[in-house]
Amino acid sequence: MLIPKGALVVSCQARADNPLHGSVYMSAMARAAEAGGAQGIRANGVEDVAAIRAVTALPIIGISKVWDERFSVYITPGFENAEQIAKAGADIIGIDATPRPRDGDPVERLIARIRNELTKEVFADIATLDEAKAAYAYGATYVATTLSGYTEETTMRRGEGPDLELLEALIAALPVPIVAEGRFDTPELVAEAFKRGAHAVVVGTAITNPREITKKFVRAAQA
Ligand SMILES: CC(=O)N[C@H](C=O)[C@@H](O)[C@H](O)[C@H](O)COP(=O)(O)O
Repeated sequence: MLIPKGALVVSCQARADNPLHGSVYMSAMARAAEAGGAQGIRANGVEDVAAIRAVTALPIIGISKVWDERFSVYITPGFENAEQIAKAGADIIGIDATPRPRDGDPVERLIARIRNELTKEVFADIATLDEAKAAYAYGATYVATTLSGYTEETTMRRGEGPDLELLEALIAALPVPIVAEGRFDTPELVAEAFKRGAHAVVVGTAITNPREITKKFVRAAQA
């Protein structure tokens, strides 16, 4: 298992509409995260993963976000996406591990192929306890709360802060390392996740998205 217990993992992602979009910026973010003590990096796309691989030996959770109007699944939907990310240098492949339809193998086969054919660890993003149980049964290395609030069934959670209840339910139910991810946006919430038994915590926006961080401060300035 490449992500050590107690690790803070920093997600370094910026979409095309973000002024920090681009592998030069994301690899600098990863270096800054490492210098600050992060023990893992999460990154999206072949270019960013390759650029980050070139500057750090930390474990990289690589994902490939692909938007296809026919499907709701967009985080590493198919085996080819996983293979490209592995070749770019990811040690761990992050996937949408919900049972929702996707362009490619069903999730059970996707997990098996990443483990057997790519010999990589699988980081399973889920939104519910049932999805987590299935991902564990299919052989996921880690199970993470990433998608709580972002699937149809869980949209009511979105404005609510991180899903600590789901985190706790997963820790109680499954012997696999459980990772807290999604809206853990203060040091206090990170500490709370570890107190409840998280194996690791992934923080994105609150560390690596200055546009969103600025908005928070501006809202406070205008309140
Ligand atoms: C739902 C989805 O697509 N989540 C993405 C997964 O890679 C990212 O957009 C998030 O930034 C990441 O999960 C970290 O979460 P937060 O930025 O809240 O700390």
